Amino acid sequence: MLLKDLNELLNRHGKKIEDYDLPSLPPNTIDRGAVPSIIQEKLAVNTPNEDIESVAKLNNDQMSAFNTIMNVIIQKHSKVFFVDGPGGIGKTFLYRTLMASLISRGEIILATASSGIAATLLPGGRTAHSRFKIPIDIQPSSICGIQKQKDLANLIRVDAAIIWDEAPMTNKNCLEALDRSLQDICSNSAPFGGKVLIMGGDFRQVLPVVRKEFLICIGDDVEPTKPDDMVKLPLHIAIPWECEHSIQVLIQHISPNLELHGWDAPYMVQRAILTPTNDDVQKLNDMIIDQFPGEEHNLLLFDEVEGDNHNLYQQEFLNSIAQGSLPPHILKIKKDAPLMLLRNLDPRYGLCNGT
Ligand SMILES: Nc1ncnc2c1ncn2[C@@H]1O[C@H](COP(=O)(O)OP(=O)(O)OP(=O)(O)O)[C@@H](O)[C@H]1O
Repeated sequence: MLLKDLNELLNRHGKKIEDYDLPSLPPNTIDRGAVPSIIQEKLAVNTPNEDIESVAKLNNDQMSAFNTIMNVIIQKHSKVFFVDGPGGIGKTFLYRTLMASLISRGEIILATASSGIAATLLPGGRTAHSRFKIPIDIQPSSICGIQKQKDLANLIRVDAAIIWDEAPMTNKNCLEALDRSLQDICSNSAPFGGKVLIMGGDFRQVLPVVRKEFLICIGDDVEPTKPDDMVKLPLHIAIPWECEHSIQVLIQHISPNLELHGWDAPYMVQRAILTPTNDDVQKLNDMIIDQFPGEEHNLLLFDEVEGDNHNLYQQEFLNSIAQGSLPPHILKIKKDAPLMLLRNLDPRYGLCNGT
């Protein structure tokens, strides 16, 4: 039973129990003639009724894109599309409608996005990195870690189309790695192995930290700037730095009466403080979690240096390293306090990097 559960968990990540040094599954639990679970999983993607009905709601631009893409897929042609448009124009709405129409025809669509958050907006969505096993340390000549004979390659061969949202956010080497890999898997030298690829995103999108007009003014050199090229923020979007206490003023401004809102999800999801350095993140997290109501639990990280037989790296030193890709030595959490995942733990259940 445990092995079966473990196998299912590994299957979700495109792996099998046979890939590891583990006892084999009892013969009666393996159906060798069965459709691979990775394909079964895709065939079982649920499409919400509202997506099936949204064809009737598409506006003119969406309808034109929908018809063009559907025609290519139905006629089994190959093409690469780019759905361009500013944030909120309805790109995700279009992908979901396309997916619903194709899934209801029994087709398989691989829905991916550059970020975990965007991937969770598409039924069965995964990050492109996780779906196509794109190397993290990407190089100009990299290829994806998909083996031609494995189930994932079969899934790619049988799918009707691939969606990649937020494509402009990704390094071009990732797209080129996918291009090379699809050509190899599909034994077809057309772009992306002759698959229908629907990329989308917005090259103009900037983080909604300041109003766009302000950024445009900076670009046009209209706003007053300091001589050393520093941008001067207008007072109405800044909290002046006076002393360390200004950090408390900032926290109080962003999350007023935090101690009264620990249970209040709508209050929590509307607030965030962005900061460029990990040290500041750590400092702010400590201050905010102290104010958060409830009992504090400390989760400790244990570090060791491989091959350090002479104990050259003392535990106190390792604990003091706050490297960006590692959690802090002490992670303070409280019940109901928001946590953000930094790894894709289980994308099928929405547990993605950034959620
Ligand atoms: N034709 C439509 N009819 C009704 N609602 C729509 C339509 N198109 C888009 N919407 C709604 O508009 C909102 C924004 O659309 P959507 O999320 O698809 O935009 P987007 O272009 O993907 O934005 P972003 O780039 O920020 O992800 C959503 O709530 C969506 O349901």
